[in-house]
Amino acid sequence: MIEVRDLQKSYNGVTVVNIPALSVQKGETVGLVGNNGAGKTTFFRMILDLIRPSSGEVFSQGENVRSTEDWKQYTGSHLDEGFLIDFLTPEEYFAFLGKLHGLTTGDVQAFLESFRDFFNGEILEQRKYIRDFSKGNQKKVGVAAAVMSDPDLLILDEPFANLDPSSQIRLKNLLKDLKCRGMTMLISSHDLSHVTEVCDRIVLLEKGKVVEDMKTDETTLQQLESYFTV
Ligand SMILES: Nc1ncnc2c1ncn2[C@@H]1O[C@H](COP(=O)(O)OP(=O)(O)OP(=O)(O)O)[C@@H](O)[C@H]1O
Repeated sequence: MIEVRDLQKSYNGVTVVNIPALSVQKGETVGLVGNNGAGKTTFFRMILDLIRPSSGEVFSQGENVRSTEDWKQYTGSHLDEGFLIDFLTPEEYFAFLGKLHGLTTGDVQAFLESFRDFFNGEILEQRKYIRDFSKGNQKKVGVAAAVMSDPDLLILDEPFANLDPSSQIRLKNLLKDLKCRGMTMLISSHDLSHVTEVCDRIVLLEKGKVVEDMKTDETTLQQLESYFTV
C-alpha cells in the first residue's frame, strides 16, 4: 500500500530522515518508535505530502503522493492539533467533515455515537471551541476526525500522548477493532506497550534511519525495552 524509495530529508545540512526502502502492505499495522527527534513526524509528513523530501519518493497504492491527489480519498490522518479547525465546536467540525465525506446527518450521529465511550462525555455538547479543549481532548477530536471517512489507510502521530489511562485503553481497543476490519495503519508512539499490543510490525527509527523492522511477537516489548534502556 505504501512504498518508500530512497527517502531523505535534510535541514541545514543535517539528514533527519534517511530510509532507502520501506514497504507497508495492505492491512498491516505498523508502529513507528524512536527517541525524540528520531524523525517519526518528519517521515509521516512526507508520506502525507505536507513537506517535500530532499530526495526520494513515497508511493501510495503505486501513485507518487507528490503528483496525485487520489490517495487523499482513502487516507485518514491526525498528526497534531494543526490538523483541526479549532475555531469550530466539535459538533460543527464533525458536521463539516461529514459533508466533505458525503455522510448524512444520521451517519455522522451514528459515527459519533460509536465514539461515545472514547469521548467520555467531554467532547460533545460542551459549548466550547476546539481551541479551548485540553490537549488530550483535542487529540480525541483529531483521532475521531481521522477515522470518520472509514479510510483504508490511517496515519496517527502519537495518538496515546496526553490521553488519560482509561482513554488510552479505549483508544487501544478502538484501533484493534479497526485493525480487525482490515484498516492499514501507521502509528507512532512513545508508549512501547500500547504500540506493540496494537501493531503487528514495529519499525524503530534512530537518527532518521530504520535500525529495526520486526514482526511483533511476545518478545518484542522486552526487546524494545532493552533497546531503550540507557
Ligand atoms: N522545519 C524544521 N527545521 C529544522 N529542523 C527540523 C524541522 N522539522 C524537523 N526538524 C528536525 O528533524 C528532526 C526530526 O524531528 P521529528 O519531529 O521528525 O522527530 P520525532 O521522531 O517525531 O520526535 P518526537 O518524538 O520528539 O516527536 C529533529 O532534529 C527536528 O529538530
